[in-house]
Amino acid sequence: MERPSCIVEDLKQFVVSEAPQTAFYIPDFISEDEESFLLQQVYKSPKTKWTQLSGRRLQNWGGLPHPKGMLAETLPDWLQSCCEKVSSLGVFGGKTANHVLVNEYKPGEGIMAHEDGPLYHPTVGTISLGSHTMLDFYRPVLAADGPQTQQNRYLLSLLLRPRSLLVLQDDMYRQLLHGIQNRDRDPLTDRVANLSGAGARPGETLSRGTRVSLTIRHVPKVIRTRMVLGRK
Ligand SMILES: O=C(O)CCC(=O)C(=O)O
Ligand SMILES: [Fe+2]
Repeated sequence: MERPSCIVEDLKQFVVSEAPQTAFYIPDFISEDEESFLLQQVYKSPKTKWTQLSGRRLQNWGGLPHPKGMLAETLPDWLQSCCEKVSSLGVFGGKTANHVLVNEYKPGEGIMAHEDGPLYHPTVGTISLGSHTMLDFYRPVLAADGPQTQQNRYLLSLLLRPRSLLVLQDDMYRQLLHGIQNRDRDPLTDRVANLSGAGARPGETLSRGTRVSLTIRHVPKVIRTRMVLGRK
């Protein structure tokens, strides 16, 4: 296997230079065949894997992250390969991702602005399947700045095309919040920082279809030993 540091060198060409540090946007990270395979696997999963939330539904794989440690569950092969493919870029500090959230958004659905928080190694890899979306970034609420609207705090957006990989680290992970508006059409404004990288033009408007995202992360604190049943 190549050394991660070499691969990170290759990643540099994918930096979104118009955004704060650091966003890598890699178009066509997976092929169309891989995309349909992954979508098949997502929809083949047991119904009980889905959790319905307001505005989206999700599958949690790998265990539930917890401050005391995640009781790790073995990932199915199709997600393990995704984790290995993203991790081989060296973005998890040489570790292999062990946690995946699958989110499904119908047109008009989204996710409230949030931070991914301290339970993960501060890197997230997102593979988009089925449709594009627009991921919006916001400055955190600072009490010293007085009352602020979400609109005031809006900084920039990234266009995520199907089959692309987005990697967020550093300030993009630790400082900014991210979210997806409940919209079914996305006008491409000059606030979209990766327009050229995503092969789009300002002024265009894209209609959303159903998008499935794989959010790939590494949870460092894992409880490996299984509890021994019958023993206190
Ligand atoms: O669907 C996405 O790309 C965003 C998902 C997300 O922010 C998360 O799972 O924390
Ligand atoms: Fe998130």
